[in-house]
Amino acid sequence: MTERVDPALGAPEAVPAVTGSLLAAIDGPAGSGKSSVARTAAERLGFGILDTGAAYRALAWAALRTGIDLDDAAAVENLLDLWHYDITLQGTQRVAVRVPAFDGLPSDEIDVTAEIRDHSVSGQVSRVSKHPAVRERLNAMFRTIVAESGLPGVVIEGRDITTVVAPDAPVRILLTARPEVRAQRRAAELPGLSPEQVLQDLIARDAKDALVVDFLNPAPGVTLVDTSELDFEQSVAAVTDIIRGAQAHQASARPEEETA
Ligand SMILES: Nc1ncnc2c1ncn2[C@@H]1O[C@H](COP(=O)(O)OP(=O)(O)O)[C@@H](O)[C@H]1O
Ligand SMILES: Nc1ccn([C@@H]2O[C@H](COP(=O)(O)OP(=O)(O)O)[C@@H](O)[C@H]2O)c(=O)n1
Repeated sequence: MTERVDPALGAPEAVPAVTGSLLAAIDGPAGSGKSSVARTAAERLGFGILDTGAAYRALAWAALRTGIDLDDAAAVENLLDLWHYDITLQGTQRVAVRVPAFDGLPSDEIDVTAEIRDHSVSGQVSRVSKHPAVRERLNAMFRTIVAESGLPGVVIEGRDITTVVAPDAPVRILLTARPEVRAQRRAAELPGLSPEQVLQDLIARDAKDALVVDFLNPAPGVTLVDTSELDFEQSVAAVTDIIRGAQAHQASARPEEETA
């Protein structure tokens, strides 16, 4: 399912209520398994998955492509007024953006699914995600995507989902692992880079991101899942079990609510 969202729309208070749908919020540092573990858990539960980092990455990609200064909050906000963003919530992930026409190039929609994972984007994305006004705009967009998904449940993953985007979600998980473990896993995906280089990049990005939001310590009520000693399947099972527990709780609470 593909959602086209105009980030200019959808202030939090304008977002329709998500009824009968379960929201599972997952945060964590780079390489902790948010995308892969959360995606597999969502698939097994028949839920959608919203990868919020993809929007920050796509925004950085669009800013680099149009040549604006990523450190200039007003310029990045202006880009948000003009771009269109698409992301799939189910099936193979597809991320696409349409940026304004510039330098004689047309404003076609461009599939950026692979490009936004590139080292060149990863190294720049913190420059757009540091702007509070940009975060507010993207957060409103995330809430709208979830509210309009029409799915029985959505897993939404990022850095500030458990604390800012969906602090009232019935499931809130902080997924983590030791930096060396995370770097090892990430390095296996990036054959061109050594684990040492990946560890350095990962620590540098976490440090920049942590200036804006705390995704290393669980907020009150958030369940910590440390996957350092867990394999992939065990990590998925840990997350799936927590969500199934909340589903069962929600189902048992519903008849009471209806008769209240
Ligand atoms: N518990 C685990 N055991 C082994 N590999 C894992 C585990 N969790 C994640 N991975 C692998 O680590 C890599 C990074 O995970 P990813 O989901 O991209 O992290 P994030 O989205 O948090 O940056 C992926 O290749 C993923 O398959
Ligand atoms: N909710 C979020 C998600 C991502 N981000 C930013 O987006 C970048 C990319 O996020 P990501 O989740 O794709 O990164 P990985 O953890 O997958 O490497 C992060 O380094 C943050 O700068 C954020 O600020 N808030």
